[in-house]
Amino acid sequence: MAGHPPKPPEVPQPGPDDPHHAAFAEYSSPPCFMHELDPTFSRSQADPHLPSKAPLVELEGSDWPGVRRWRKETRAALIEQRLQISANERVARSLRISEALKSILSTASDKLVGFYWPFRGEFDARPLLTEERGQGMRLALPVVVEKGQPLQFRAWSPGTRMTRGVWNIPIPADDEAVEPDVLIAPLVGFDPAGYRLGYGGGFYDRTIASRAVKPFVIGIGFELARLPTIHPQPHDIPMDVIVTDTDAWSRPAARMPSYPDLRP
Ligand SMILES: Nc1nc2c(c(=O)[nH]1)N(C=O)[C@@H](CNc1ccc(C(=O)N[C@@H](CCC(=O)O)C(=O)O)cc1)CN2
Ligand SMILES: Nc1ncnc2c1ncn2[C@@H]1O[C@H](COP(=O)(O)OP(=O)(O)OP(=O)(O)O)[C@@H](O)[C@H]1O
Repeated sequence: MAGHPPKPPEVPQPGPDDPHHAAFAEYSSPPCFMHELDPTFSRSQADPHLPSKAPLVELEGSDWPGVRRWRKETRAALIEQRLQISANERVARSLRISEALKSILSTASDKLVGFYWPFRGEFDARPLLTEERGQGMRLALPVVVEKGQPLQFRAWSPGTRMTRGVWNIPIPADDEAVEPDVLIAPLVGFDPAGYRLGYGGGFYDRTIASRAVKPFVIGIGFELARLPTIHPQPHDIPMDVIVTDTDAWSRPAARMPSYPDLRP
């Protein structure tokens, strides 16, 4: 991308030194979470370990300038809280997310799955997805090609040569684009209707909107990212599934492409 020349890559790869990876290895057969998918998202818990996150303001959904300001403050507060999670808590919460995600991905082993290289305290899906790759799943990482445009996805495997993209995030160096069937989207925030708050670039919404066949979208985050509403706007597209460390929710009509409905 213009203004972001590739820097020499010194890219960490997931491996046995990763504490999350080591801990995850203990869970060879995680329990199935699908029976817990809750279309009403009834459990609305505040995180007991952290102070209240979002500025409390009354907002009309149609007040876009107001919503935008609120989103900016809320993003900053939620990212800060996410970064404050202790190392032990992070491992414990990440294991719970991994178990649920593994269960949801159990019918996706023949799919091309777009995920992300974690930064700013995002949940790290690399250990699980690297393991799933061994079962046939193909993986891809997002690249910001240009502001205001959809993300591009590029195939990734543990040996892929990497460079750096916006915010110094590692990206595959080979610029051939692929189109994932399933997208795993990191949540800065989310709400009970399945709407996602991201970093404010609108990249995931644009990416989903631009695709002729809509990918199956799984939002992933810690429970502390839960908000009563993100004040959804016409451009916001709800996730199909949301997974946190204590809950899993699916949009009533959501189904993994070409598979029967997984809900009970
Ligand atoms: N780990 C990870 N990788 C990812 C994403 C992600 O959410 N997580 N992305 C998901 O999209 C893309 C990067 N998203 C980006 C979103 C915004 C800006 C950006 O330049 N933001 C402006 C402020 C935006 C605004 O508030 O208007 C800035 O920081 O100056 C850069 C990258 C691709 N890679
Ligand atoms: N499909 C789209 N077409 C045009 N503009 C869009 C589209 N989707 C989002 N936008 C614009 O992108 C901007 C950022 O949107 P929003 O606050 O929803 O970002 P976000 O979901 O938090 O970011 P990201 O998806 O990058 O993590 C808004 O100005 C919005 O109007």
